[in-house]
Amino acid sequence: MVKAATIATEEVDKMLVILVLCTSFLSILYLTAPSIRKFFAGGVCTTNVRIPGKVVVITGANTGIGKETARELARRGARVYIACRDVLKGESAASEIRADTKNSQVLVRKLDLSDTKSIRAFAEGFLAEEKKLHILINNAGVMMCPFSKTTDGFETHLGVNHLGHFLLTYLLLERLKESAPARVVNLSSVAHLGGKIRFHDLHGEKRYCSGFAYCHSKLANVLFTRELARRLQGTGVTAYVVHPGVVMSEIVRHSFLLCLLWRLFSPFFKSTRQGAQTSLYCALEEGLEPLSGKYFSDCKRTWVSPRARDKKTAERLWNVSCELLGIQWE
Ligand SMILES: NC(=O)C1=CN([C@@H]2O[C@H](COP(=O)(O)OP(=O)(O)OC[C@H]3O[C@@H](n4cnc5c(N)ncnc54)[C@H](OP(=O)(O)O)[C@@H]3O)[C@@H](O)[C@H]2O)C=CC1
Ligand SMILES: CC1=C(/C=C/C(C)=C/C=C/C(C)=C/C=O)C(C)(C)CCC1
Repeated sequence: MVKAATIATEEVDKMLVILVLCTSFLSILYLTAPSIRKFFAGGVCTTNVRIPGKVVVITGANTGIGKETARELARRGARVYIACRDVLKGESAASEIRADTKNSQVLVRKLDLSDTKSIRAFAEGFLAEEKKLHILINNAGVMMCPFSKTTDGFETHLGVNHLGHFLLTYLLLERLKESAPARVVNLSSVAHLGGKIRFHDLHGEKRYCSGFAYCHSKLANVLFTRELARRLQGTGVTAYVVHPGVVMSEIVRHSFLLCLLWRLFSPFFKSTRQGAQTSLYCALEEGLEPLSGKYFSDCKRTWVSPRARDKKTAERLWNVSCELLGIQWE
């Protein structure tokens, strides 16, 4: 009896020790979170270059990484077009940026990447009002949406993240060429590592997993950038693809579990300002032209998955994208 009681007390003691250790570990972890975050914050775009007179288009810049990228480019004097699907949200971001940077040249235009008519209307309007385009940042993105299709019948991740930006770049390309030196910056993700271009089931009709659908679309962003850079050699237009880091933004909005995890681990993730640094680096850093087509993270060139280096897949994806969009882009 006494022996059983002693064993029970020892067990309780052990549990208490474990509890105290866990609590101390978590407290230390959260107390040191700012330093951990700083450590993982990665690169900073250090160039002081100012770009008055330059014209920039950023998709999905009403929030998140895009909004902070727009803010910094406006601070540096550019005329910035916030291309977004909700003009009210865009106006709210634009007035905040205008007040913050004292740059009145922050404009909002409607662009819904899930509808090719909207993309064409945006491009038509932009080309009519602007004679120059120096920087195009294909930033907008969706992650882990339940299975759905865009207005044109494309699986949503492929349609918005890849095909929408593919068409937009195609429609704006002449203006970029006329404004050379000019740059295209595409937002991808480390998630491209889990991606595969499933040509036999591009729209996820046979098998669909929201996480993998995101990965496939982010792989498409890397392949598109490489092929674009190859085709643009000698034009003065260069292209770069970016992993911004793991960033506290609204990207997880479609996944309840990720929303919870994001809240819990938010002290350790990059802020949207930190997340904008690599996009800014690729848009602004001088002398980056020889690295056209390459993948960047933390403001430096980074390793990409073997699938993202496959020239044949890049070329095939290019041709299939043209077919799906009904365009001829040689
Ligand atoms: N946050 C992260 O940890 C990471 C992000 N990335 C990439 O960074 C990019 C920016 O994401 P982030 O800022 O984090 O995410 P947010 O969700 O905060 O911002 C995404 C932006 O894309 C816009 N968007 C979504 N669908 C469409 C559409 N159909 N047409 C036009 N705009 C659209 C959103 O508009 P609205 O507000 O109206 O929905 C919003 O402005 C994405 O490409 C993402 O894949 C990559 C790796 C990690
Ligand atoms: C460390 C850690 C996490 C890491 C998440 C990561 C690394 C997410 C990456 C997301 C990307 C790259 C999104 C956009 O492209 C969780 C699961 C939140 C919770 C447990 C601790």
